[in-house]
Amino acid sequence: MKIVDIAESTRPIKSDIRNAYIDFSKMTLSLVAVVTDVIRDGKPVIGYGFNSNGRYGQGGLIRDRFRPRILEADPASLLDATGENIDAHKVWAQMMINEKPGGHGERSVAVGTIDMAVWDAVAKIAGKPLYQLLAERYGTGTPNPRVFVYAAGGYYYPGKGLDGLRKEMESYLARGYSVVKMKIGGASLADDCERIESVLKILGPGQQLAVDANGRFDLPTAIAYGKALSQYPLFWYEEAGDPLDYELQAKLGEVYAGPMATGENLFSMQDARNLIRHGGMRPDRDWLQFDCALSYGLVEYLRTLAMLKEHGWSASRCIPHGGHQMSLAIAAGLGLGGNESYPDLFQPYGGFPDGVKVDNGYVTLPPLPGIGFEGKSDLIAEMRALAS
Ligand SMILES: O=C([O-])CC(=O)C(=O)O
Ligand SMILES: [Mg+2]
Repeated sequence: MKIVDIAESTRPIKSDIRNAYIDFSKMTLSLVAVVTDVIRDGKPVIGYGFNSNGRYGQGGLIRDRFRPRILEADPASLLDATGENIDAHKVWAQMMINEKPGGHGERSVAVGTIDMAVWDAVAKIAGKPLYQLLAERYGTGTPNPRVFVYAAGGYYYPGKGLDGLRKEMESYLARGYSVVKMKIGGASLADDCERIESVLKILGPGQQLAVDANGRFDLPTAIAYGKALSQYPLFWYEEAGDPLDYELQAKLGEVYAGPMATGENLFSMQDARNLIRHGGMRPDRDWLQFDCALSYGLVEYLRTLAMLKEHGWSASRCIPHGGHQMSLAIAAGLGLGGNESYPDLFQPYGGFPDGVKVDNGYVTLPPLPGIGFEGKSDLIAEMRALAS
């Protein structure tokens, strides 16, 4: 049994949206296929993966370093103890040969993308949903396929006024979401407060709004926003300052009593640990958004979950960034607090298998082998085209 090829293609996911820090006019991602010689139902097992929005495609790194390292390895050295499946941890270690520690940069995105495809293949070879495999290997043994999801959007967009913002949020609520998220920090504080209030007005009982500043603020601005936001019953105040400025996060937490969220731009267990050690995040109310598809994959995410446990944090405080099915599977398998979802953006990569509906803020994952990409017809069509 072996991995016979790894294909990569860099795909556009561009749009006219803008957050407080970047626009998405040239955004791309990497789609990968990990092809094995294992035959199931008469066909070779192929695992698929892609990286989340925000960090662009990683074709160069994948082709120059990570693909050749896997393909050059003795295939037997990448198998688990049974010899009947691939060991994702061994594949990960093979990718990271001759990589120095620290300075995590964006190689974590390339590795995370391949890692997603490896886990998809591992679960397909095992013939079970990834969430089931994860619950059995690393969790309680029993997955919970009902996962909380929230609707992320509320971007700045040319010509989009308060009416447009409200309509967007109404359409998410109409689709069954109970929590919606919008951008802040790309307008003045007064304008952002007006935008927030216009959305709060349409929320019913049990519905909440989260806001995301995408790391835009310095400490005085983060605190000025914090003081203004304190008057609203927000689900969370996300990424106020630079993702690596742990002191800013800690000082904000001293004056902002509501829930804070951050972590989508921390790409290693060590960076996540520094946030936990120095960022003043509060395990009783704050949220952690580490996204395995940007941060060395699930092999590293398992280390991050172990680190969190050591520091007294529950996995249920994690709601990853990225809106992909990989994090849905991890949430169902390992008891995360939920997952992000972009109902109208970054398609066909985000979202759920066809027919899965959001019900009062939750989705129930069908028992598809692997991550479940085969259940999403527009996505699997792109994936299959890459592998053939
Ligand atoms: O706008 C982005 O870069 C995406 C983002 O922060 C999120 O989904 O939380
Ligand atoms: Mg964010």
